[in-house]
Amino acid sequence: MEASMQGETSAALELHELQVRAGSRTLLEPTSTTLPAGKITVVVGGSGAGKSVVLRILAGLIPRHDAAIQWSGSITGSQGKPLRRVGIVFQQFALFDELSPLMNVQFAIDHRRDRSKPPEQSAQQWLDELRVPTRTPVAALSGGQKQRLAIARTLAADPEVVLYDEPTSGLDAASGRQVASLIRRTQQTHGRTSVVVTHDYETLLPIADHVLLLDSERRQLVAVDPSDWKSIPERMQPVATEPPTATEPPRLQSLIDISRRGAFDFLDASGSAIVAAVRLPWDAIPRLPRVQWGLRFLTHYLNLVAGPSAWIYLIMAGLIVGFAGTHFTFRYLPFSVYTKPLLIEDLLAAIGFALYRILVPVMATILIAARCGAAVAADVGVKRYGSQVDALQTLGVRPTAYLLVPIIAAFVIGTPLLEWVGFQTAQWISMLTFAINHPQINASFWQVHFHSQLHSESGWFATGAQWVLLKNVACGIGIAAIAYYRGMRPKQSAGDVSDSITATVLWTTLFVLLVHFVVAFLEF
Ligand SMILES: Nc1ncnc2c1ncn2[C@@H]1O[C@H](COP(=O)(O)OP(=O)(O)OP(=O)(O)O)[C@@H](O)[C@H]1O
Repeated sequence: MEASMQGETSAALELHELQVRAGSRTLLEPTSTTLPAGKITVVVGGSGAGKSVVLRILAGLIPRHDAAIQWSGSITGSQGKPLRRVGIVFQQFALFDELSPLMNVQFAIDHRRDRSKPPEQSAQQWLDELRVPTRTPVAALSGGQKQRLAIARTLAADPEVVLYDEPTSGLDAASGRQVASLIRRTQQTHGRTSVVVTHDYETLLPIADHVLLLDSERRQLVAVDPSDWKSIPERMQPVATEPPTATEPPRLQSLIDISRRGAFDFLDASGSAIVAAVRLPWDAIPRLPRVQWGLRFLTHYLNLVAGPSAWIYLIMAGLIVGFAGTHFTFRYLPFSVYTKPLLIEDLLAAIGFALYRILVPVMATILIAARCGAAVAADVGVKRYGSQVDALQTLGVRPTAYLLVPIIAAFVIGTPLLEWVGFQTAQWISMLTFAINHPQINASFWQVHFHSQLHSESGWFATGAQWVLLKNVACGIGIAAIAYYRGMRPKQSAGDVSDSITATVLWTTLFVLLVHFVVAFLEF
């Protein structure tokens, strides 16, 4: 009975001639081994032996021809059958901070391996079983509660295999033992094949059914018989770090080296921008696994792009440009006593045209590029650095579905909306400025002449409103794509996240200026 349940819910993990290299170093020579179904396998190894890399390969997070890590061979389920779902409990938990604990688990249930079958239990039952508070925000949970939530989320997605990445790291001995017995208990209750990758053998060997040692000398995964477990400490030698080759002390770098590196950085940035531009139409096809989750992510990004604080930016900017454009045009009109009666109608038309077609669109899109581009690059960068993007992938979701597509949609909706707010403010302050400076003239005079040229026909492409919309949408899509791809680049540190924000601000503002420059040639 137990065997048949395990046969349905879990699978063995079979490695066939798995070979792994990181740069010039071989971490694993071709190795074949089996991690038995429905059991706990503990994988131990010295620091730097390659445990985390192997774990990420098993989770399907490293493509075969990754730039930094290359691997060959194959990974299958029992008897060579393909694995459908490998779950992972990340060392840093990788929870979705913007969702409640209940929603984190519901997300996993809604994206479980086989949606034609009813879920094993409800989100509330998972949280009750693992003793996680339901309504406390994720950020306010304790470390232990976050880990239990991460386990609940992983199991709720119904994986055949569950990987645990250093589950006791940073814990004292007593808390480590509690985590070990939690892993044992959930494994017994749900019968999943479990793989625990750790250097904390003392705490985790007691729950192991099977032990593999990542032997850094032989570069093999070696099964260790229970009678030999006591020899594990001597066999877990830390790997000596290689001497640094990439970075030399700055004083040794010649000016030529620095400029060459700058040129490479520039080419790298522009090269990846071109790759991103080519991939964009494919990545942006809205293939949402669950529409309601797509809408939820859209709401999150709409709030980030066009929330109340963005309105304040655009209102302030509209006030400045609307006031300055109107007040100083009349103030510095030469011989105004004579010229103003002749020119006033045309001047109002010119002010309206300039604000509507050029000044507000340029100013609004630059502000949106800087503020909203940075906000989205930060959001995606943190998700990348905190492994939330990896978590999406192991839950069977392409990150483009719930990140790129909602981000583009948020910018396509948000950019024209914000620009409209900026223009409404600019025209209101223009009318007020004109009325205060010309109390003798009826307000409808400003109304008629300010709007007289806004929607004039211009050449082959429709009216002014459509040109404005075209610029807004083109800028919005470009800002969205740059912020997303910059945020998604691999991140090794918090510094990489901040670099991606800076690069996003630089590239999005440049892109926006380019769009206005190119469209101006067609428009006028
Ligand atoms: N993205 C990467 N690019 C290049 N080399 C990498 C990358 N990730 C890991 N490595 C290299 O692979 C080797 C193994 O790293 P890994 O993090 O898997 O070790 P580990 O066994 O998990 O060690 P620890 O227990 O100390 O975390 C290291 O030499 C590391 O420098």
